[in-house]
Amino acid sequence: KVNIMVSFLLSNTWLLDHSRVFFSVYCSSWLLYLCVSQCSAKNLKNISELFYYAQKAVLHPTGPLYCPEEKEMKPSCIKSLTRIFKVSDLDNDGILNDKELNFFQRTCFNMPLAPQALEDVKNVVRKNMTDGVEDNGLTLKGFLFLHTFGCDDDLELHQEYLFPLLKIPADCTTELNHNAYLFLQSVFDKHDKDRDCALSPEEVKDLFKVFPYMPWGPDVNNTVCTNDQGWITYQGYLSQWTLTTYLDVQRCLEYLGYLGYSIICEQESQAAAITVTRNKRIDLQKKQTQRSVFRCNILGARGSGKTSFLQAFLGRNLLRKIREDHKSFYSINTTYVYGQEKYLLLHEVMPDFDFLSEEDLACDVVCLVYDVNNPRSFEYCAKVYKQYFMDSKTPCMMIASKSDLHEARQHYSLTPLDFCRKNKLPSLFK
Ligand SMILES: Nc1nc2c(ncn2[C@@H]2O[C@H](COP(=O)(O)OP(=O)(O)OP(=O)(O)O)[C@@H](O)[C@H]2O)c(=O)[nH]1
Repeated sequence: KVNIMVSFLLSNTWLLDHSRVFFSVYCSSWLLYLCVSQCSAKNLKNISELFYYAQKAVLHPTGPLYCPEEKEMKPSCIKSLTRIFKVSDLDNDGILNDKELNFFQRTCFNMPLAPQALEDVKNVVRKNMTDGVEDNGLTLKGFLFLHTFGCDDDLELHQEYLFPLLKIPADCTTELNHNAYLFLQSVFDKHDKDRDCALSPEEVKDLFKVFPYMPWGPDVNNTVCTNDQGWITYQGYLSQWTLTTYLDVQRCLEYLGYLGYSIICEQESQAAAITVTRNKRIDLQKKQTQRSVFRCNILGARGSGKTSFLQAFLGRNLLRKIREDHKSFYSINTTYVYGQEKYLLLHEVMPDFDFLSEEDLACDVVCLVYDVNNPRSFEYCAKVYKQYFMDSKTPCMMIASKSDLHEARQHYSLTPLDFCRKNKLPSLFK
């Protein structure tokens, strides 16, 4: 009905002025409004604009982003934008230079900005704040002043984005491919600020700032190689990623999502980072494999030396004590097979004989560890072998640990050596 109102107002200029005042007072006391527009169905005044604003209000609500009472962005919005800023800041210097800003622009809006447009954007920020532009690039403050990326209305990353569909058939394993390792290498370089090829606790914290939670606990330092200070080395860092990909590929996809893998590497999804290996049975038939990660489960009676064995694989001796709550049941490191680098993952299985799960038994090779100094320890290995592995195709080897100590006679009908001979196991490893 605005056509009636307009003609009425036009005949009374005083009222016209005051109606504007009334409108603005009315609107500012009602905070949910997004915009105010006059329209008329009779005169077709502002009809398309009305539909445009209505659609915009539904599809791109500002509610999750902006608090109109405080006239500032909501904390969740700031957190998301900070994450985006850190992912886009490829050299991690705290400033988005023209290249990084253009990358962000291309990723979000599918087109780069012309050099002049880049300058204009920075000038807008310069005009509005003093510390929004530094070294001719956007600071986080300047970036926050500007905008938003890949979030739903709750400002959480989409589940479809974090967990893209990836089918893993039975008897197949998951590994990172070459491009994913290159990406992870660049993430490492970005955060290894002092270039010592290891991540200090601060550097680890900085690396995971784009995550909603800290994904690595203190056990990781006992899972992979560290330097003299106990900091995770480059090798250790890649090993930990390899382990996560092998044991829990969904987690790996999620983590890569937080790091912005698919965006930075311009891939359809994080699934592009994963190689699903050929069925293990086919590998065994053909006696060939393309795999680069192999799993070895370590079984043995309590106190037989399993943890020490896992730690020795990371180059550590018994002097290094591990806090019980920092203990890891995995260790992973690289090893060479016919001149090719492979990852070997060792998994310590809990010695409760009656509770061996399928996961405890499924692996590429089994190590049965007994303590030469403990006369009761071989019996456990013999029992486990006979019950679970005698008829399986999984290769087994017997390890005599603590060979620096006196060798006690084992309480078992056969000596360990005779047991190996009888069952055609490789000769004892000491
Ligand atoms: N002398 C000697 N002691 C060892 C050796 N390996 C392990 N030990 C000691 O044996 C004890 C048990 O070793 P762990 O590695 O904890 O054995 P474990 O099988 O993991 O023990 P649980 O986790 O309790 O089943 C520790 O006190 C180690 O220091 C070795 O090669 N020589």
